[in-house]
Amino acid sequence: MSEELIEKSKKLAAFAAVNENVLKSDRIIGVGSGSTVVYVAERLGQLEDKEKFICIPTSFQSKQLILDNGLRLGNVEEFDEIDVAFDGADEIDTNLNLIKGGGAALYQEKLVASSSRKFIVVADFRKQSPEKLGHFWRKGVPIEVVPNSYVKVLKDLFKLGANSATLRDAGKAKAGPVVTDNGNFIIDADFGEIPLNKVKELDEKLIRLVGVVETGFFVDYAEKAYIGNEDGSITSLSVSVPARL
Ligand SMILES: O=C(CO)[C@H](O)[C@H](O)COP(=O)(O)O
Repeated sequence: MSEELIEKSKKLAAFAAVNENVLKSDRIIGVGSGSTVVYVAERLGQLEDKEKFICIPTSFQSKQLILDNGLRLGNVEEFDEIDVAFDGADEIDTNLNLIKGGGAALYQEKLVASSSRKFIVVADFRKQSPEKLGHFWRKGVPIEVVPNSYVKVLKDLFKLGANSATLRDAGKAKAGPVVTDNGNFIIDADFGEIPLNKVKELDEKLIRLVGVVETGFFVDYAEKAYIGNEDGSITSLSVSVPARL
């Protein structure tokens, strides 16, 4: 699978999502994080009337994307009613439930998604599960935790049935764990393939653990997903989700 093909499919999905979902009346736009959203920001930056938009970031990276594309930067404290938000995903199930947080930005991404009237997912073909979450994405569900809770939360996760749970390491760039934009840690917890009707239940158990700030499960957020395919086509999927605003 060539990198070029993957990039092409990300761009296809992102451009189509922006073209079809930014309405004339929209003013406040949420901008997600990751490598697919780079193309969302690029397309937003090409719009003739881009000065009218205020873009709400979901991470440091997303803030840079907004500025680099000549878009106006806002914040979610001032603009807590977002017309439409675009974001990537690590995996998408057939109900459009998502695993997110591969880039450690899940908390702010969820804050923006939950403040948005419409939440649109953009992804390449590798992210679409044939059915359940945990099919292709085997790294585990990212969970943001307060730093001094991580030992306790790791134990709790095994009690809840995790096959594995590990504190995400920063790798070569820094000795020690990944530190999120909020100063927290990330645990990746693998629960195997999660049946469609069990995602919400598991998410509710995780969020109740003391120390957990947010989980990377996005249940009932996305109403549309644009997936760029290998052959240059786009799959667009829709579901109805409860109104948030
Ligand atoms: O949740 C995320 C960051 O926390 C990203 O949206 C997710 O990891 C997808 O990223 P990419 O578009 O690079 O595949």
